[in-house]
Amino acid sequence: MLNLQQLLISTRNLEFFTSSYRHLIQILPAAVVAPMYFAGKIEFGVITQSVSAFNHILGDFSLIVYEFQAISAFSAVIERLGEFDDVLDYTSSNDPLEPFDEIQLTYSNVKDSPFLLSKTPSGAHKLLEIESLSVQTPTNKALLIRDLSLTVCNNEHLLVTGPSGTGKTSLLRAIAGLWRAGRGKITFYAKHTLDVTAPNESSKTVDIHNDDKRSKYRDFKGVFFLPQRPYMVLGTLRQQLLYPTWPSAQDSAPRSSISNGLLPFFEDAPRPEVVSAPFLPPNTNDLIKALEDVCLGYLVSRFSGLDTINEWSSVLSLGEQQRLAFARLLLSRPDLVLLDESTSALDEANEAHLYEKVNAAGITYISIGHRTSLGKFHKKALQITPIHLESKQPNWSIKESPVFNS
Ligand SMILES: Nc1ncnc2c1ncn2[C@@H]1O[C@H](COP(=O)(O)OP(=O)(O)OP(=O)(O)O)[C@@H](O)[C@H]1O
Repeated sequence: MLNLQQLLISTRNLEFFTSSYRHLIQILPAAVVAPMYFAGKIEFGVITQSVSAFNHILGDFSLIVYEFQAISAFSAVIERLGEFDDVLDYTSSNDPLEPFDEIQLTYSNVKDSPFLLSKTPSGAHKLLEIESLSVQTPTNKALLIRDLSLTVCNNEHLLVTGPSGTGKTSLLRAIAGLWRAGRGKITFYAKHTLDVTAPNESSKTVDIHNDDKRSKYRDFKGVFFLPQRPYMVLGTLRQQLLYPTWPSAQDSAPRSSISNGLLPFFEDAPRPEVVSAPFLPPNTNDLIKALEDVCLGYLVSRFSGLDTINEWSSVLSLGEQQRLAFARLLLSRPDLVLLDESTSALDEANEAHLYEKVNAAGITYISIGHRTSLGKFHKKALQITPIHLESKQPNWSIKESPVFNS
């Protein structure tokens, strides 16, 4: 802002200077040229040319003076913007997490580290560990969750509760690697392989810090994110079911018998690799079974099979879209799923049915939901309360939830 004031003062000085110069330049032709004319040294035409030249110069130098009002208005706008910027700077410098850090996301492959598989007395193994995690919004860096530490073991389903706007969805976004504003560490212990290491990197623990690795983490099949309104891809019902795990496997039905080398009569045979390694595209029977598991078997006859193209977000109700998303989940079989009000459009019976299916599939879930009926499907509940910036206390608590009895 100092520079702006200096500019203003300089402009005022310039106005004074230009005004004086204009008077001088008007007098100059008469003072210099007139005696020469009377002495017969120059002709009258030269006087006219001189006056014209002086006026031209005068016009150029007067531009700043004529535009002075516009420059003043411009400077006032800049000044107001500067004050606004100062206020923003002041707000963020009051932030308790200054200087800004990043949430550290770490992937640890337990496949070759058996000691990690028997960490707890119950024999369960760690799936997710959150250490001193503080979550901020990405734009204005408002603090939402302070110093959260917790561990989630396999089948230790966690319910996240709290008033609207406290940061439940933001927490899931941070776990999914979508948000990085804040500080702390999130470690995911996975059995599935994740190729984020360079060929010459031998470490089994990978800090997913750069964007490339981060996007691979997001694509990683070990963690699945189900939002309240699932994304419906343009295409066939088959493509809906294969998304996002096998995004280009449109060909799974015909391919299952031909392009992968299997003869047609092998098509119906169980394929153990689909259960143990869900990275191969499921066949038509797998897809129909998944639809039946989520009570959407009727879609196959309604839409004449799996291969007609529709605007699925228009022809399916939100509840049906949510069930379709669960069918994707059951086909994909990740280690961990983040359910962000993923059953909000369903009746309680359908909701219970889906949770039973996911639990039976051995998928651990962390869910957000407002219905009290959800409690019985989870073993722990994480309660988030509104943050008070003046208090340094954590704004969360964990309690045991009624054990899910499947
Ligand atoms: N992209 C964003 N940029 C800035 N602020 C955001 C962003 N997304 C959400 N917020 C703010 O962060 C706060 C927490 O939002 P979040 O969606 O995590 O709350 P929630 O607890 O899940 O709420 P609800 O129960 O209503 O879904 C809200 O005040 C919201 O306005």
